[in-house]
Amino acid sequence: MAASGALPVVDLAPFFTDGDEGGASRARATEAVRQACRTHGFFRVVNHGVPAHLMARALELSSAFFALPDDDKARARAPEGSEAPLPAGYARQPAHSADKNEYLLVFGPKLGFNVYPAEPSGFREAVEECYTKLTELGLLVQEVLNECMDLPPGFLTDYNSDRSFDFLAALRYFPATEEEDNGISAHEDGNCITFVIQDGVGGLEVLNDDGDWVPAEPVEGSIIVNLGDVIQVLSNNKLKSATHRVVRKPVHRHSFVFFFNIHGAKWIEPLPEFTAKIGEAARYRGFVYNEYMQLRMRNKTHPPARPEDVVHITHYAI
Ligand SMILES: O=C(O)CCC(=O)C(=O)O
Ligand SMILES: [Fe+2]
Repeated sequence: MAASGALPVVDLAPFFTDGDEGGASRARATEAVRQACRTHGFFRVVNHGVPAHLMARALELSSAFFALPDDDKARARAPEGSEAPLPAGYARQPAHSADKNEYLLVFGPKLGFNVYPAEPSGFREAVEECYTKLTELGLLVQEVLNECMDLPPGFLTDYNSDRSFDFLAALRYFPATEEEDNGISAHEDGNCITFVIQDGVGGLEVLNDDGDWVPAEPVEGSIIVNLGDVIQVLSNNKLKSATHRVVRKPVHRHSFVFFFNIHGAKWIEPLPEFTAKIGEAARYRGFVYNEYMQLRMRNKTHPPARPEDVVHITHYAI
């Protein structure tokens, strides 16, 4: 495990080579992920299978899209009555939100939920190619996590076999002002595993155990990975869903955030491997994932006046 910026770096190359020779390097990479998940809950992956030129092109086209006049962007808003788990297409954080960004939400290309802008040309293709590659990466990292968690082979792949709740957000953060610079307030992700592709501006930060904010600096071609609440609950807090935020800079920042998720109907509770089998008490009561997703959505659409009323995974803590 090497360090670049402050985050652990995991080289996934061994997972793309066959044969016994890769075995030892695969074990080393798995160990690096295990360490990173127990401490930071955040790491950087390289040689991850998503081509650098594709990420760069998608970011460039995303920047061209968000630079369009508001009326043009508004044409990519979600249609009424869509069955999508969350509204697909273009949206901007409500004016009363502390988060200052706009975004385009994209679900699996084959699900038929997506709304794309007419311009710039090639945007849809680049986004969908990223989506496909990030899904493959999600499946790979999930297998590595399965190993890190000492679960029976293939457990997570079977448990989380439905890909219809995964989504990709193309985000643009507005430039900071003299008065304030919040892009996304401190939070934990609710899903399983998150992947962040970012431009060179910076601003994503992770809270470490000492209470310091550590920048997840942009390193070209790399992808930032963090775990979400579902993994924290399944592992009964052995793996961490890290607190992070985005601080705005003097210029626009663009990122793609892929939420490798779990189906809304799934029942989530600490697994026996982390409770009964090792004589530990469950730290969460079970819940249907969609209920948690809806509560989190409400945090955004109707931000509570008191910060302590924002729903976190602690809502289900025992
Ligand atoms: O834009 C980023 O770098 C991260 C955004 C984020 O944390 C989120 O959307 O949950
Ligand atoms: Fe996040």
